[in-house]
Amino acid sequence: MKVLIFGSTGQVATELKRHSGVTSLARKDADLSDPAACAAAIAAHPSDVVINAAAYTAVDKAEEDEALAHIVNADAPGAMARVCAAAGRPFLHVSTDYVFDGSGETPWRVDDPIAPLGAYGRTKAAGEDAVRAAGGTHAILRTSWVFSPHSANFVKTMLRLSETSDALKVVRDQMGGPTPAGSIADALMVMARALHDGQTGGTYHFAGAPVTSWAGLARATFAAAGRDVAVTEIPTSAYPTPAQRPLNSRLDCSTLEAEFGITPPDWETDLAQIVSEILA
Ligand SMILES: NC(=O)C1=CN([C@@H]2O[C@H](COP(=O)(O)OP(=O)(O)OC[C@H]3O[C@@H](n4cnc5c(N)ncnc54)[C@H](OP(=O)(O)O)[C@@H]3O)[C@@H](O)[C@H]2O)C=CC1
Ligand SMILES: Cc1cn([C@H]2C[C@H](O)[C@@H](COP(=O)(O)OP(=O)(O)O[C@H]3O[C@@H](C)C(=O)[C@@H](O)[C@H]3O)O2)c(=O)[nH]c1=O
Ligand SMILES: [Mg+2]
Repeated sequence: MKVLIFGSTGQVATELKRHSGVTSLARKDADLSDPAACAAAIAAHPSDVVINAAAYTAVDKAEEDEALAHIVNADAPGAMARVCAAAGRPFLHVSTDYVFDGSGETPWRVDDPIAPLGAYGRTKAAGEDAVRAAGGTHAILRTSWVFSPHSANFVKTMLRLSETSDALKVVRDQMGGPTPAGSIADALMVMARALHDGQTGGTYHFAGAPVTSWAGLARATFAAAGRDVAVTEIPTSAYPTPAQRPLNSRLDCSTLEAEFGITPPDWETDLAQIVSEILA
């Protein structure tokens, strides 16, 4: 199975590149701010399956840059999905917990109504719609709180801040599942194979367990790093950001398990290895 992926430097793309049969397109090969170039790149690179692992992921910056974020996160995936639909190639796309409004405490099910709170979430929601509207075989995998040794993520931010501070304030009331990028790549490859073999796709959730808060993830990170950092747990109201984030990011991952046999990864297992790679 030949797999073409958009993204090369990102967290998920870096992990996808470890799998055999994967060809990656970096920004210089296909810039998502040019959707037609992305469509052309699919035509120019024969493959069995296409996975989009590139996105505009700067959540706060997107608030003042929504036009570009929309092209990258919605128009480009839409163009990719239409080429794939016409060519009969399955298309897999990654989306986010930030499409939900974060109300309640119940894990979000795949068919629950979405209502993004910020620009990033709005553009990702529009991307989901564009992929579905293309009408081809597809899978949309919503995940959350991705971490890995590569690119930018909260675990790396915490380790960087702890170089210069031994006391940090971190929000306690946003709840979700931290997800290792390597587990997402593994899930996508299983799904790609299944869709290639004729299985029906749709929209799915995939997040690490157990649920925690950002403060909980910060504490676990410092424990794994052996760093003595005092984490003060604060409410979201005490940490104002340009983009509002959902309080409830819990994702119900049951349909992914039922249809593909893929179970939520235990993020605590991978954290120690990832932290030591970051520190090395
Ligand atoms: N990070 C997270 O916590 C979460 C991510 N997701 C989703 O998972 C997917 C993968 O995210 P993740 O691996 O964390 O991404 P990263 O933030 O690690 O990397 C983003 C990737 O997208 C590429 N990219 C951004 N803009 C463009 C562009 N205009 N043209 C070409 N490439 C571009 C970047 O390339 P370059 O290096 O050139 O900038 C980089 O490879 C995305 O769809 C994201 O929305 C979902 C939930 C949580
Ligand atoms: C750095 C820092 C952040 N925070 C808060 C801010 C915010 O509410 C929360 C998370 O911070 P970040 O900005 O690192 O995380 P953020 O960029 O919002 O992470 C999101 O990225 C996108 C791409 C996704 O799709 C989401 O699933 C999610 O992973 O932690 C603190 O409380 N203390 C701190 O010292
Ligand atoms: Mg961020």
